[in-house]
Amino acid sequence: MSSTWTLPDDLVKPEVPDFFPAPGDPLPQHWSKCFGCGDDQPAGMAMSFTAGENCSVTGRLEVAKRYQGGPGVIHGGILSSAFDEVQGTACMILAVPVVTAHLEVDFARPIPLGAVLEFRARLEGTVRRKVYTSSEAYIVEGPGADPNTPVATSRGLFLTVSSEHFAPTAAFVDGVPTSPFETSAV
Ligand SMILES: CCCCC/C=C\C/C=C\C/C=C\C/C=C\CCCC(=O)SCCNC(=O)CCNC(=O)[C@H](O)C(C)(C)COP(=O)(O)OP(=O)(O)OC[C@H]1O[C@@H](n2cnc3c(N)ncnc32)[C@H](O)[C@@H]1OP(=O)(O)O
Repeated sequence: MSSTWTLPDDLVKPEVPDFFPAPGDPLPQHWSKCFGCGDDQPAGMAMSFTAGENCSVTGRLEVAKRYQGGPGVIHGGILSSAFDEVQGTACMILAVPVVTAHLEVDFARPIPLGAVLEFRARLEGTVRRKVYTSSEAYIVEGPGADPNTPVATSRGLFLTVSSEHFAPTAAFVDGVPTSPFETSAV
């Protein structure tokens, strides 16, 4: 992997709040129309997530034929979206809205259509409003399955925002936004 990403020295690891699901339990989608996780988004990726230990989450994506980029392989933008989604979901532990400020991806191996990807992601820590995350993707079922060799990795910087952040785009919302854990304003 070729990233030059470095974590700051003054990272703060958040406490896991009481409302957060126990390790092994499913995490809720953050909003039903989300392209990444929503169950009311037919064009979306319908990712699912499980809580882990120490601010980690696991995500699952089935690589459908419609996600094709190069012949027979996943589109890099779809893979990047999946990383964005799982690393954003790791930020749920903060119980405030976040948006992606920076996302980088290293594509290590071709990922065939029909593969099932497992994303092992974590919230590394926070500095003020900045939330540092990282993730690795593994093929765990289907063609190329090898649960020990990462096929791609990602690092992401998210920023916590207030609910007012979404006010300018409220008129374009397609549906009624839900609140995961009833803790978030969006
Ligand atoms: C799709 C929305 C999802 C919302 C979900 C909300 C709630 C649900 C609860 C939890 C989440 C659960 C699941 C989420 C799952 C998936 C998430 C997908 C998220 C997305 O897909 S979301 C779409 C793409 N995303 C955007 O649409 C953002 C557009 N953008 C902006 O809205 C602004 O750009 C913003 C707000 C990012 C910053 O603006 P700002 O004015 O608030 O902050 P400011 O500039 O002052 O920076 C403060 C400190 O961050 C540093 N900093 C800033 N940007 C940086 C960068 N790029 N690189 C390195 N450092 C950076 C500065 O250097 C400074 O650092 P320092 O503190 O050290 O001074």
